[in-house]
Amino acid sequence: MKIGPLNHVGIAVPNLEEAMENYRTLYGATEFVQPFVMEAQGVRVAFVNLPNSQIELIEPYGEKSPIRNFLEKNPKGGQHHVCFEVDSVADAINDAAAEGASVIGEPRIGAHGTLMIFIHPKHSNGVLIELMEPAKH
Ligand SMILES: CC[C@@H](C(=O)O)C(=O)SCCNC(=O)CCNC(=O)[C@H](O)C(C)(C)COP(=O)(O)OP(=O)(O)OC[C@H]1O[C@@H](n2cnc3c(N)ncnc32)[C@H](O)[C@@H]1OP(=O)(O)O
Ligand SMILES: [Co+2]
Repeated sequence: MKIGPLNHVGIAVPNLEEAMENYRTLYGATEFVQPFVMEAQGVRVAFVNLPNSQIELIEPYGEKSPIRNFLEKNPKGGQHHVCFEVDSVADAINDAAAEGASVIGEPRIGAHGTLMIFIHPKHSNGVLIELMEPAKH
């Protein structure tokens, strides 16, 4: 596998609006993608747009949200995952398997409308890795 650009850093937060306000007032962020629900992913999402990347703010949505345990352990929120672009998620899954790394579940359509998959943090020094195909402009 060969990872490409860093697409986003995922931050789990208890409240999206408060987190966005923090990025606006403390860090001077001016460009945001307003909150929207991704029911199949069990999250509400907003983005802080940066010149070279994005901060993905995620809030639990629904009882089975995959970030609910994380937020119970980190009630004020915390860095949750990093996402790199790959040319092909299908190829990345095969390449990861060849290296003995399992992916979590099946590929899904992510917040950018393209395929993505997660690799468990146990395979990457305790960091949850998301791999996504880049959005086509
Ligand atoms: C917005 C859509 C999409 C996009 O397009 O960008 C997204 O990013 S969605 C983001 C949310 N979705 C996901 O994270 C899906 C994949 N994640 C999962 O399936 C789960 O979060 C998990 C990684 C399998 C963990 O599940 P959980 O129920 O929390 O398991 P445990 O509580 O038992 O934890 C096991 C183990 O793993 C450690 N852990 C959990 N989460 C993280 C994390 N984000 N980063 C690092 N480590 C994590 C946890 O502390 C446990 O460790 P040990 O105690 O040492 O066993
Ligand atoms: Co993400």
